[in-house]
Amino acid sequence: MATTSAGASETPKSASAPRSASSAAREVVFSVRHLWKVFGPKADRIPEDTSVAGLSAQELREKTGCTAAVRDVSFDVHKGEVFVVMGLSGSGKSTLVRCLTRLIEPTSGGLEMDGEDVRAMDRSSLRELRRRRASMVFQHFGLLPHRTVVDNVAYGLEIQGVSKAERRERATEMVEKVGLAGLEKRRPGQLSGGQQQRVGLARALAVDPEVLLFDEPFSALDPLIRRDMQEEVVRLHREEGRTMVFITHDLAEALRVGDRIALMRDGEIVQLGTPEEIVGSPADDYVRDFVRDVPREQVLTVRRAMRPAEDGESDQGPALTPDTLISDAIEAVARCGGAARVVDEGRCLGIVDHACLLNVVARVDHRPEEVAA
Ligand SMILES: Nc1ncnc2c1ncn2[C@@H]1O[C@H](COP(=O)(O)OP(=O)(O)OP(=O)(O)O)[C@@H](O)[C@H]1O
Repeated sequence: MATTSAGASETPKSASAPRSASSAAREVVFSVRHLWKVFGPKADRIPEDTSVAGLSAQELREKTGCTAAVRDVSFDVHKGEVFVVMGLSGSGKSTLVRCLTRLIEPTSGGLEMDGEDVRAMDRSSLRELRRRRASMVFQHFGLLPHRTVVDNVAYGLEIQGVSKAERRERATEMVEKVGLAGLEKRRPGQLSGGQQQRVGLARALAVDPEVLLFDEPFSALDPLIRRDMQEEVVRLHREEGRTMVFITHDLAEALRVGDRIALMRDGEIVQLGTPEEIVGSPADDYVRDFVRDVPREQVLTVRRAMRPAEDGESDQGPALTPDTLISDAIEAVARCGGAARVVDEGRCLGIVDHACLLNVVARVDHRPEEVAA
């Protein structure tokens, strides 16, 4: 199980399993322990200096002239999950994700990829890591303007020394995969912003990396195209199960694409959990405020709403799986006019009726453990 930084809270795992990373497949890709990145004079002294540990970002800046962009952060990224790093501007998202491949050099802490010590890697291993194992998709796509779509996609393979025929074949396949078939011969200037972002995505996918790192990839896109691209990421993820680390400052985007979300504030992770955990059990007032406007019925599941079955209820009414969204359960209950059962592998876990579904929407929470038995 992932850990969080000191003082951060990880909500209990009772609400729901991450959408795609099954509990059986908990292989760790990135393991981050007590990671710090401090900018400023004598930065390396800051992590060990206990006199600054409790200071706020502003106090630290005033006292030392340093900014702790990442502050004692610990977590694991599991194989096959979409791990979202979310937070307001300046909270440390980009610095943290750049530290993963040492595009930014961490100040202190432990960092492993597939059990290998990333901080101990020499230049050539690092180059290999960035080219083949963890590809970054940036907000500014960095496409080469004079090259065609297919040649842009093939670029990463060219750097790797893949033969021309093979890179054409793989690039064409990726162009199709991201929905750009027919546009292979265009140049980036002849594409819309969304299409250009798809080229960037295809280019990152072409090298078949173990992990895709997205740095606010869609923030320059208009809302409809942005939504399209989010769906594209979710689709690609479902089809391929590729591990993704996705930075965003947009909560709706984080909830849409994330299996787990690390919510950052002033360089620290204040909460790490599934969308349901973050929305349903905010760790503190900051997180509560952050998620206040989220339509709960579209994120929370019947696990959070159900009550124990009373006599005769456990074999009547429509059956819902435990990860059914409250919004879908409302429809099911409205249609049948009575209560619905929450059933997992033939066992009735509890009952949802009008009252308990309304309680969740109206934020009158009762604790899921009340029905755990
Ligand atoms: N090279 C640098 N030198 C000094 N301070 C820096 C440097 N890079 C980042 N910072 C500071 O570190 C903090 C975290 O920055 P970072 O870019 O990681 O935040 P972010 O959450 O990605 O923000 P945004 O959403 O605006 O991109 C900020 O206070 C920023 O000013």
